[in-house]
Amino acid sequence: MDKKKIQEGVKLILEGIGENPDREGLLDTPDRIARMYEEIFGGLTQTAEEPLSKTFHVKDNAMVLEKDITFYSTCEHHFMPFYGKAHIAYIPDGKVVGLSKLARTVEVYAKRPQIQEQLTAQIADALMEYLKPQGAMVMLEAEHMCMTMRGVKKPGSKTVTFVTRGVFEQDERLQRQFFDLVRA
Ligand SMILES: Nc1nc2c(ncn2[C@@H]2O[C@H](COP(=O)(O)OP(=O)(O)OP(=O)(O)O)[C@@H](O)[C@H]2O)c(=O)[nH]1
Ligand SMILES: [Zn+2]
Repeated sequence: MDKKKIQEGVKLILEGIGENPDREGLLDTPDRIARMYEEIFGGLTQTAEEPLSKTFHVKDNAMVLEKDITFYSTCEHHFMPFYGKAHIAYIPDGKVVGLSKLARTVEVYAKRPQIQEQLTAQIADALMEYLKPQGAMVMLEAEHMCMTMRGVKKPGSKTVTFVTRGVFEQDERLQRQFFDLVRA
């Protein structure tokens, strides 16, 4: 990541809003934001291949569901946070991953400029590509600060997105099971 470019950009924004980038409180702000962007956009240089490649063999291909995974992402339209819970399920095909790796997968794709629909799909696609289960289903519930703090100002509104892959695509019973478990 080009930290110098970010610093220059932030300085320009400060000037643009009529602030004095040289006053004491703002002097280190361009550098702070550059360091923060390295963290919150760190997923741009990663994929979930590494967390999803350490697998364990299983005989029983029963559904695995990890729910209420807290995530924070950044809306690519306004560069404001959107955050909430991710729920991930998959039907193994002879192998599973450590549970933390599902949360790590969410982290990789949340740490990019995103829209919620794309984040949801990228998590499911990463599971299908790297873990190769029989199917996967991912649901995200999030609050978008671009809709609460500014614009239409609707605090409390939630955006729900979900995608199905593999055996989840056509199987309504499996989908219902997923929703029931998430709501339980
Ligand atoms: N589909 C989708 N839309 C999003 C997401 N995050 C923010 N948005 C929306 O992106 C849209 C951008 O709309 P624009 O009309 O280009 O921008 P704007 O004038 O700032 O829009 P307002 O928010 O309505 O004031 C808004 O409707 C946002 O609510 C997201 O994750 N998915
Ligand atoms: Zn937005």
